[in-house]
Formats: sequence, structure tokens, C-alpha cells
Amino acid sequence: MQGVWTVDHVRSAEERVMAVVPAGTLMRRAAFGVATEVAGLLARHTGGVAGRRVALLVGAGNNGGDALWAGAFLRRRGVAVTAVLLAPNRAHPAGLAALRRAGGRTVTGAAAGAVVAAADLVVDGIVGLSARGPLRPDAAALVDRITAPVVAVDLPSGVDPDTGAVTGPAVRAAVTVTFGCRKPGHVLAAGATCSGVVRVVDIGLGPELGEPDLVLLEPAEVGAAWPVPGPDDDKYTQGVTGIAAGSAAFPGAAVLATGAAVHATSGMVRYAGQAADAVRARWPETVTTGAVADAGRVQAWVVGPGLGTGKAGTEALTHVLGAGVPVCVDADAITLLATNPGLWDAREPDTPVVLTPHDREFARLAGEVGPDRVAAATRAASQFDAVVLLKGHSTVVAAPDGRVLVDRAGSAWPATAGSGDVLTGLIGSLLAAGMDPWLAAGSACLVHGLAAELAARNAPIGASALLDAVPDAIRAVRAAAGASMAAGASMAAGASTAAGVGAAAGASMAAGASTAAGVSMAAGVGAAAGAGAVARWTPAAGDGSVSAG
Ligand SMILES: NC(=O)C1=CN([C@@H]2O[C@H](COP(=O)(O)OP(=O)(O)OC[C@H]3O[C@@H](n4cnc5c(N)ncnc54)[C@H](O)[C@@H]3O)[C@@H](O)[C@H]2O)[C@@H](O)CC1
Ligand SMILES: Nc1ncnc2c1ncn2[C@@H]1O[C@H](COP(=O)(O)OP(=O)(O)O)[C@@H](O)[C@H]1O
Ligand SMILES: [K+]
Repeated sequence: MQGVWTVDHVRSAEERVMAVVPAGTLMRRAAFGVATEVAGLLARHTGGVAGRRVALLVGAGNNGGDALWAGAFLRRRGVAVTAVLLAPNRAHPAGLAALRRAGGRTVTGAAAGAVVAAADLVVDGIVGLSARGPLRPDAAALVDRITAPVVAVDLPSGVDPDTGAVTGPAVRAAVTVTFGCRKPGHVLAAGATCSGVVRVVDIGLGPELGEPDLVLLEPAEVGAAWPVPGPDDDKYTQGVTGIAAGSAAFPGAAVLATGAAVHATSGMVRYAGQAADAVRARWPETVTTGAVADAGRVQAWVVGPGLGTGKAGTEALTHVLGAGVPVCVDADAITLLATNPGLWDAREPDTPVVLTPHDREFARLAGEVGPDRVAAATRAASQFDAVVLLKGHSTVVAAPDGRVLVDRAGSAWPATAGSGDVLTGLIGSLLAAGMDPWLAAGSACLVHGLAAELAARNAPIGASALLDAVPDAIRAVRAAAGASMAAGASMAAGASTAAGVGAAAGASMAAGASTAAGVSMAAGVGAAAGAGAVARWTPAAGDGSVSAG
């Protein structure tokens, strides 16, 4: 799990470190990291470093100071550095002096455009953690002239540091070199796209940062927690997933959500609804009925995709909310709750609920999302006492206990009709397997995005192709987990055990990462993120009961 810290927390950590290191130390560490990245990118992009032209866009604060110091370091490697001073009277004095001593040039005003246009690489030191609002017009005009790759210092200018919101012109970086840790602007909303590849330079903040404000899941931890059957499992013990989705008008949503649950875990999937014929035809391994009341016992329900907002949908939602098992509520079921909040009364107390709205569904349920997606998701999670998964290129998953994770999509291929139905089915099956609802939502999201990338291989896909790639995505995250578990096992085995035995132990752990092991690792991961106690819901042998673990 990687942490992400807000500006306030970064500033507090910086203050504590600055109190014990000589003045200017942090800035020079930061700038050296920028210079190293710039030199590497120049070498890759132009085949060399010395003699290449780098333009520094330098604003009024320390972000510009970082850029100026980086320019001074690059001069030592023979780079032709020109600093464009956007606020000449307020440019960081020590940084400016260092650049000039090293033989760097400065320009202001009308001459700047040509320098930027002719550069082999541009360093964005316009504004960093103090950024408010979009780029100012003078800076925006210069940024428009850039044709070379951009390395952003700390954060692409024009991106809100704490929300990632971009409300006007902003820098689009190939690489962002940030200091100490990732900030929300790197992973949320449009800021995630503007940041490009994010490199974190260690400037010694680590011990002072404390608990992260947001976390990102790693493929290996999702793979380690993914439920797979162990030797003592049968089709019931792994958790039975119930799907209440689809209608005569929208049978496809039922087929997709059910298929996701079939692919996600072994066990059993029950389908209940008006699309039973279509589901049975496509997924003969499911047990189908026409109504949720006749479905039999499940350990989690999925409700909503293609369900419709009429009487049948209302009855299905009412039934599953009262079933006493975790529920993933999506699509039409969200609309039903938005238009008739009284339906929440059907919820059995303490039933874990995962809501999976896109922005328009969120607006119906809880008001406009607004620029701060984390604040919106957190507010709704608290309001509904539910995990809220707010969809998008960067998906935010907020738990009612305050935990927030972000899934920064590797691509936009999931933006295809029906892909949300697949995501819902994945979440439902992880809930049925007993996974903590917040981790279930985050893990499903990561696998969903990976499946889209694997399926697309650079060409558009439909949701059926995404669904077909789910097993490969699960294999990929489990392989990532197997590698790290194998490494851990052989290290633990120590000198007295042959390396081969350690590796073999790792391999069998990877193969047999049972539901129980997966869930307890997941719980550990949650605790490591500073989440406090993680509620665990353990399926009890197919009898429909749920207990807090
Ligand atoms: N505090 C520290 O210890 C360290 C700070 N570092 C650097 O310092 C940066 C923060 O520096 P500052 O707090 O001086 O502030 P910035 O350099 O981020 O901003 C400077 C000024 O830019 C103006 N500004 C705000 N929004 C703008 C916009 N949209 N367009 C144009 N100008 C805008 C404001 O007047 C602001 O005060 C970090 O991002 C990082 O690059 C690093 O050197 C590492 C150490
Ligand atoms: N631009 C994008 N980049 C990455 N993922 C996206 C993008 N747009 C949407 N998604 C993802 O695709 C899925 C779409 O879900 P949803 O809007 O419910 O579609 P549908 O109702 O058609 O199934 C969600 O998982 C969402 O996060
Ligand atoms: K910047």
C-alpha cells in the first residue's frame, strides 16, 4: 500500500525536518532529484545531456527555487539552461544566484516564448504546493508554446494540490518529480493525468509524515488477498454470491454482473431476476430463479445493474437490504434509494453496504460531487454508513470509518457501456468471500482496470471483452503476490534452509493463498494503513449467516 499525504501534513513534516537540518538542505535534495530525472529524460529523449537546451519556468516561490537549483546542477553536466522568470523580482534569491554562478542564463518578458519553444525539455517550477486555481494567463501563454517533454517540479502547475482539480489551463507533465511522498493532486481527478509518471524523491520526510490521508493498493497485495479455494473448501464455504440485476429490457447487465462473479471466485453464484433465461444460457454454472425471495442463501448480494426502477426493482432492493448479508448497491438500485430514501429502512442494522455511483448517480443520491472527490465520497460514506466507490479515471473508495483509497486507472479503456456491471459483480463476489468491504471495492477496482488494459491491448473494447480478461487480471495480481511471497519466504527461511525450499514454500503459498489467508492479509493491510480495526465478515458455510470477525 502506498501512502498519499495532503499539503498540510507535508508542510508539518517539512517543518519538523527543517528544524534539525541546515537551511536550504531540503531544497537542494529536492533539486538534485529533479536534475537527475531531467538528465535521464534528456538522455533517453535526445541521446545525450551535455549541450542540450533546458528551459526552466520559474514562479515566485520555493517551487521556482527548486527549478533554479536543479538548473545549477544541470549546468555542471554541460546542459544549456535558461530560466524564464515569471516574477523576476520575487524569484528565489539563493536559487537564482546559484544558477547564475553556474553559468545559467535568465530571460523575462517577450523573449521567453522563443526560449520555451526551442527547448529540448522544459522544467515546470511555476507553482507547487501553494498553488491556487489554474495557471495565470502569462504562464498559460508560455505553456502553450511547449513542444518538448515537461518535468514538473513537485506538482504540475495548474493542478490543485489537495484535490487534483483542474479548472483551467494546466501543465501536462511527462514526469512529475515530487518530494517525500505523493500528494492527492498526483492521483485524483485531472491532476492524475497531468502528473504523468510520478517519481518520489526521498528528502528525509518519511519518519515525520505519520499516517497517510489516502492509500493506493498495490497489485501484489490485491493478489495476496484474492480469495481462492483451499483443500477444505467446497462450493459453499467460499461464499455464495447473489445477483439481483437485469430485467426484460436489460438482460445484458445481468449477464455481465453474473459473469464477473463467476470469474472472480470459485464457489457458487445465484442469479435472481427477470433475465434468468439469458443468464442461464451464458453461464450454465449459475443457479437461477425469477425472484430474490426464492433465491436461497447467499453470503452477499449485488443489486441494481439493469434492474429498472419499477416495482420489481424496488422489491428486489428491499429484500436484499433486509437479508442481513453485505450488499453491493449499483446503478438503478442507487437511483431507487435516491428517489425513495425510505427504502433504506429495509436495511438490516450493521449490514455492510458498498455503493458504486458514477457522478450522476452520486448527484442524485448525495448532491453534486464538486471539485473535491475525496470530500464528497467521505461525506456520503458517513451519511449512509456505507463504503462509497465514486467511479472515474481515478476512483475514490471511502469507508464510513474514514479510510480512503484511490485507484488511479492505468488507462481509460474501462469507459465502455456495461463495464460498471462487471465491477459490481467483482465486488459482490469478494464480499461473499468475506473480504472487508472497503478492500473488496478497492481490490475489485484494481483488477477491473487491469482486465480492461489486458483486453484492450491498445484497441477499443466492449464490456464482454473486459469480462473475459478478468481471469488473466487475477492471474497477474496473484503472480505479483507470488513473487513477493516467495521472496519473503526464502528470506524467512534463512541460511539454514536451502534457497530452493524457500522458493518452493513461496510457490505453494502463492498457489494456495486461501480465502482465510487472503482475508487476514487484507485486514493487516488495512491496519497498516492506519485504518484501525478492520471489520471482517466471514461467510459461515453457506448458511447465509454473517459474523463480525
Ligand atoms: N518547504 C520545504 O521545505 C520545501 C519546499 N519545496 C518546494 O516548495 C514548494 C512550495 O513553495 P511555496 O510555498 O513557496 O509556494 P509555491 O512555489 O508553490 O508558490 C509560490 C507562489 O505562487 C503564487 N501562485 C499561487 N497559485 C498560482 C497560480 N495558479 N499561478 C501562478 N502563481 C500562483 C502564489 O503567490 C504562491 O505564493 C513545493 O511545491 C516544493 O517545490 C522543496 O524545495 C522541498 C522543501
Ligand atoms: N475515463 C475513464 N478512465 C478509466 N476508467 C473509467 C473511465 N470512465 C469510466 N471508467 C470506469 O468504467 C466503469 C463504468 O461504470 P458505469 O459508469 O457504471 O458504466 P455502466 O453503467 O455502463 O456499466 C467504472 O468502473 C468507471 O470507474
Ligand atoms: K510545478
